Amino acid sequence: MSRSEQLFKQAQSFIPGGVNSPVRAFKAVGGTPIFFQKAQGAYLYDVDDQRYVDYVQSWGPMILGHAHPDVIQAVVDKLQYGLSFGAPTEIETTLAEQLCDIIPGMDLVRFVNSGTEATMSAIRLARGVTGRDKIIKFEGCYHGHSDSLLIKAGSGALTMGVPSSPGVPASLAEHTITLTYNDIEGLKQAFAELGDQVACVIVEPVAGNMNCVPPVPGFLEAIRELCDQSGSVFIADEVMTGFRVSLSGAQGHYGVTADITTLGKVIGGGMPVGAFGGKREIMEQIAPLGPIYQAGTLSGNPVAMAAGLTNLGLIQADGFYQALTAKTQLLVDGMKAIALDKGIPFTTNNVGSMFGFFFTEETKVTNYSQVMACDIERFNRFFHLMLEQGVYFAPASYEAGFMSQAHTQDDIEFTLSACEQAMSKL
Ligand SMILES: N[C@H](C=O)CCC(=O)O
Repeated sequence: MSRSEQLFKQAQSFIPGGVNSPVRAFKAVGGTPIFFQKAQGAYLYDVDDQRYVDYVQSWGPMILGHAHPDVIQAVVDKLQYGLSFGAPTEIETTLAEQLCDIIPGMDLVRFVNSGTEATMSAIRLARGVTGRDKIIKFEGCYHGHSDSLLIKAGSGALTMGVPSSPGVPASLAEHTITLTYNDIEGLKQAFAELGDQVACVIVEPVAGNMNCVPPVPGFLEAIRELCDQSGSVFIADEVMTGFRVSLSGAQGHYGVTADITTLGKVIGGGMPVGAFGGKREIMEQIAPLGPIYQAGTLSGNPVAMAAGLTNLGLIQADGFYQALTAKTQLLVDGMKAIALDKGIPFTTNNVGSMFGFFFTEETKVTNYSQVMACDIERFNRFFHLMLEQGVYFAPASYEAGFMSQAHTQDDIEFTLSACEQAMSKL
């Protein structure tokens, strides 16, 4: 029995399913989750000291790679002054100012501790300012596990078979309208029927929780226009895409600005940080300025802010995004060429440093049904063949992959040579 197998067995005695987030359990791909003991740059090391080239990057945050020395130093420096005060600190304002400078349409921002909290709070705010209850989301998009949003959701919710989880009151679920991602006509129709009841539309501007599905031209623009016409709030959930697809996120990349943006992952540099922010007149409705309540004991934690601020400083270096995007392109082009050579139906999507690969006959994957129609059994075999060779992709066919600054040309070549072996066996 491997050390990971032993640890997984022990974990299951005390933690439901042995994991603290379902997608870690390898339920989608089968087998035992790997237990890791350390991470450095592009690599994870398991408890048996096996090295893996990591394309999960803690599900996105580690854009510089693991344990970047400057980020670690910033955390160590800050730690000495205490861990949490539950009171304002200067560094919160410094990070908030940076976010307001970088993110389109962000006049004011509030910090929370996770992406789930950010989207949950954004929904409350949208409902509060509009006085409406209905929200529109898209099938396969995942916005964390709060009640209103765990309906036909992507990510781990797909594996668990809980498109609408038990525990979500039907009376609440009925306010969530779920539409097809990238279906502009469906969106127009929903607004024509219910527009004056819609508090908000929430969207992953690149759907990273159903692998990596970019918006078709006109989709984000249609959301913007319909929200404007009906007085609904447009929420861009950039927890995953923020600072990933470009410095100014998907909104900067596609030139569409939402009313509220939610952030997480990269802004914490590996520490638990989320944020939601947007137009001044909306954000001023939050307590203590306005009547809409939102709070958090550890929100704006100084140690987490220090990690986030350092991360954000480093990713603003000249050429940072060009290099990341070029490496991502190299990887997906290489994988596609190998699949073509082996006669395996396969396609890829990528935006900035996010990517997805699909075992499918389709040439382009643009929605949830196409993602779910992919050859999942083939993906699972590929996943394990790559893992055996020291390459760690997300343990589910519907999760995006991530490139980091730390990945080298050698790492990509190593990955492609493992891919060649794996695809030969497929
Ligand atoms: N896709 C999820 C987050 O973006 C994966 C992380 C998790 O659920 O633990």
